[in-house]
Amino acid sequence: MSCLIHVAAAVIEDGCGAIFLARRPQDKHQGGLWEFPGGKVEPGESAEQALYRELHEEVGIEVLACEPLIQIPHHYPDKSVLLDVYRVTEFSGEAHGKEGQKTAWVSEADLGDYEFPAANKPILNAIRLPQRIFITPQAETLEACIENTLSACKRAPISWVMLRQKQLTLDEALSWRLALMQALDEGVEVTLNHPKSGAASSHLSRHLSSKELQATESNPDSSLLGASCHNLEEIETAVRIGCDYITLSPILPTNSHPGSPTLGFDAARQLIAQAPLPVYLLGGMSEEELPHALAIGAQGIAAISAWSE
Ligand SMILES: Nc1nc2c([nH]c(=O)n2[C@@H]2O[C@H](COP(=O)(O)OP(=O)(O)OP(=O)(O)O)[C@@H](O)[C@H]2O)c(=O)[nH]1
Ligand SMILES: [Mg+2]
Repeated sequence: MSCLIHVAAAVIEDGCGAIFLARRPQDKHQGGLWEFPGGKVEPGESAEQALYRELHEEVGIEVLACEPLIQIPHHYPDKSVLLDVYRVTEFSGEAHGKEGQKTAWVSEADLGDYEFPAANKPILNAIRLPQRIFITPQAETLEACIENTLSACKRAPISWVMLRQKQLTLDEALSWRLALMQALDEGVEVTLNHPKSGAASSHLSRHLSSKELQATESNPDSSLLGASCHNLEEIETAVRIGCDYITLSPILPTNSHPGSPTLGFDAARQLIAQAPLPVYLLGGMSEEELPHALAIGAQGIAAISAWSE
């Protein structure tokens, strides 16, 4: 296999919800498609140095603050790239197409209207997905489930809830999901984790167990799809069927599975480096572990008890 071409690319934010895009010249690789500005890392340069240089050369800005967003290894038929993507949160100068390329400031919600190279799908997911997933602990009643969720949302800025109540039938789970959505603030996403979720409406955001993942051929629709993964083979399956994100577990020991083998942060870091999609660490995660998770390239953390009393 050819070696990976290391590329630094920037999600440049204006601080008001818009992102700067440039159009790749027709005669270049993936020409005519929209891109996050950037370019190849040169010998002797760090990815961050390349980012600063490329943004100066291509769009005329000086980066003042940036943070890593996601790394994506991607194999095109004609070349393999490792996209090292940063969020640029502060810069000086006015972003423009310094090399004559077409450019646009696009609101996050409108990014879906633009055509990007195939490698960019995970960047779009990394931009839109939050850092925390609250997984509902098993509850006796709907009221208890709502109470648990509201209480977690008070402890941290949670905008994504995974409804996981395996004791329920699919119909019950669907009605709990609706009730939960009504009880939560507008804009909080509720994803269904249920063994029969495949039979539900195709517009539902769903999360597959690793067993369901093995039995799924492809992502049949455009709604958000995730899966629980524990090793590289499962990650590769999740990528093949078109998952938008995964959870990776177990990272640390938990009360529910004391003494079970765990991945630890080092193995997690290595798996994340090979995963071209946002990864949430799961198992023993708490708010204190979030910076550590971000530092090894994860999108964030998923947890049942991190935000409980
Ligand atoms: N900059 C950038 N490159 C991307 C994106 N997505 C993606 O697949 N790529 C690929 O990553 C590689 C980046 O190369 P580039 O053409 O920007 O490199 P460069 O600025 O150094 O240009 P040059 O080769 O003309 O010197 C290309 O193969 C491009 O197709 C993206 O969003 N931004
Ligand atoms: Mg470039």
